[in-house]
Amino acid sequence: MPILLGSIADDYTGASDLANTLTKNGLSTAQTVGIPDPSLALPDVDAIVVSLKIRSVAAVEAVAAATQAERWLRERGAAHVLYKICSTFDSTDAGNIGPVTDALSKAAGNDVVLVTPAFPETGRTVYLGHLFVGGHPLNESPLKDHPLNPMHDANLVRVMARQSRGTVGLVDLATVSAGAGAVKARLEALRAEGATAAIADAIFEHDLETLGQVALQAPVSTGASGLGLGLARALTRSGRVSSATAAAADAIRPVGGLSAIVSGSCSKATLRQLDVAERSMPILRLDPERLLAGPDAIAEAISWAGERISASPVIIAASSTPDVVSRLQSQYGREASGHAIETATATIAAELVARGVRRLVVAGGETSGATVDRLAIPAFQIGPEIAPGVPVLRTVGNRQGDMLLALKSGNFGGEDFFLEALAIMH
Ligand SMILES: Nc1ncnc2c1ncn2[C@@H]1O[C@H](COP(=O)(O)OP(=O)(O)O)[C@@H](O)[C@H]1O
Ligand SMILES: O=C(O)[C@@H](O)C(=O)COP(=O)(O)O
Repeated sequence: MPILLGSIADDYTGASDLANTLTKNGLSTAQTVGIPDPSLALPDVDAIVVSLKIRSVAAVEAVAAATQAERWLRERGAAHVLYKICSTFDSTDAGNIGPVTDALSKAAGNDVVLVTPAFPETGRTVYLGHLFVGGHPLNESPLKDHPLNPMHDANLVRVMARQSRGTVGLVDLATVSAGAGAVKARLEALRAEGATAAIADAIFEHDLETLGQVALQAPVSTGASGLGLGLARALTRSGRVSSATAAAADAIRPVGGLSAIVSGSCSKATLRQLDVAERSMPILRLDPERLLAGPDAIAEAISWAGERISASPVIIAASSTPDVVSRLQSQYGREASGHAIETATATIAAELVARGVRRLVVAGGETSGATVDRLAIPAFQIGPEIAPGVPVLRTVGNRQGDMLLALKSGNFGGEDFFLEALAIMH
């Protein structure tokens, strides 16, 4: 059966967030890790989210991977492809949101692409092109200290223009509130002016329903889970959704084994969640300097976990506060330190799986990408939601046997997130 909606996610936590939103809004959804091998038996679904790890790589590399995924999704029948970006617009002036959006638009005939990272359920709203995170302008939110993509400008028209080949327009809230016809007319006007992309305001889910309805008529859109909600609701309303929504209960069948949490996220939310979880389970806080110095710290972490894990779930965290992160980065460089720590946390996670862990929570988008790649998991079935934006995932076609994972975006989840996740993964 051809799919109704395809999506390319720029990281793995983002992919699971979107897959969760699509499932909750009526589309049966599978999440693949890259383009799966043709031998992988994927379930018959309405939507496929291809997870890529392209948020923080060179733009040329991101464009090549995304255009390949787009072709694969079109071959599976996707008339619309959503490029799933972070609801906090994580990117640098060099990309990758602009270059990938441009490339997907070019592949689909050069339409003006509707772009919005709004995701009201998690406090991300866009007004007059400015992104607010929990009520704070993006550049005053904790995202100003992100280890890889510090965000210093809340004006997304400007941010997107710096990354794009053409001009970028705005579809303001008054236009969105006036309905789908008004949004279409505004996009037509921007097209006539030569714009290649348009940031759309959205504050409430109703705004995203309007935007989803309009976006669905074009081949490509760019956005976060909120736009996914709009697209999914437009598809279900159109009566084109034929398959039943995948049962979350099926995805959460017990897998047994041991459980562990690995964190490389340095976000404010994750740091708080680690402090809370520390009250009820053993935690090893890795020394980032030693991780960069050589393999000893990794071996020690594995042995520390080995001594405790049969008695209790354990947490291993590289996560540090912004001052520690910036000290390390000034010594070793931003990308080099981020990449080395991702490699270390992925190695530790893989060793824990080799020692019997089958329920694994990973905090951090890049960290999750490195870990899932190291485990070579080909795809996921979507289970119930632990917190907005974070579902339980069940592996599909995993060589270690079935596992349950939660890939937590750094910024998501309440302070009890880790305990809540472990409580529903059996
Ligand atoms: N102590 C640390 N110092 C510097 N960088 C770190 C530290 N701990 C983790 N990192 C890196 O910070 C980045 C965090 O990004 P990510 O995993 O995407 O988390 P989030 O979801 O919070 O954005 C990763 O590249 C990770 O390796
Ligand atoms: O849209 C979002 O905020 C998330 O789905 C997302 O992309 C998270 O990225 P990380 O914070 O890097 O995990």
